[in-house]
Amino acid sequence: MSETRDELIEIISKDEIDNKIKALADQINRDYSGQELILIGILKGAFIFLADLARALNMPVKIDFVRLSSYGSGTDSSGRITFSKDIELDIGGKHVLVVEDIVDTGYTLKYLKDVLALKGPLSVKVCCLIDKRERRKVEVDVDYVGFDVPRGFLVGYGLDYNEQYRNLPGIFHLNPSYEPKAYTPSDR
Ligand SMILES: O=P(O)(O)OC[C@H]1O[C@H](OP(=O)(O)OP(=O)(O)O)[C@H](O)[C@@H]1O
Ligand SMILES: Nc1nc2[nH]cnc2c(=O)[nH]1
Repeated sequence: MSETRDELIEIISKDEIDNKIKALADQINRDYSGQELILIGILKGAFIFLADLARALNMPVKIDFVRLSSYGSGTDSSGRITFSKDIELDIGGKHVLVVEDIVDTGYTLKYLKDVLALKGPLSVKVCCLIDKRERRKVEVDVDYVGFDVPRGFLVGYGLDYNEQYRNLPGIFHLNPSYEPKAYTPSDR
């Protein structure tokens, strides 16, 4: 059922996400059967998706994170990636699966794939929950895709607007006419 907040329109429910994660995990379990896998989540947005996906996988898995950001406090990519945390595991000679909440322009993912390639992994594939393929600015392969969403700025299930809404269980369009209220002392 859609949440009724003026600024939010639910487009994908938690149930739909759960079912999609089962389907993605089935595919990944088949593809990596009998092999070890290192999952690399891109913070912050991917923290919830990675937690749910990891628990649906049945091969031996190790988990690490990078922290990349480019959206700051708005709804458009700055195009400048801030890389503030690298992985800590050695991925040399290992199969790696990058876990990303959303691929939009592709700048973030392309940047990470270039960084990881220098570390000598056996393979690098990508699983994203949401693909905004129509908005791509750079070519980048995504191997496992949950949902294709053509447009709109999305929040919930890890995705934020100005650090808000990451904890919503489903995925929502942020109403483009929504203007966040400026803080004034009388709001207290
Ligand atoms: O394909 P792109 O246009 O590069 O956009 C995708 C990235 O944007 C968001 O991260 P953001 O920079 O907002 O940081 P966050 O994960 O901390 O929210 C999202 O989590 C992806 O990592
Ligand atoms: N929260 C959020 N971050 C993004 N990064 C790239 N696209 C999006 C989006 O639609 N929502």
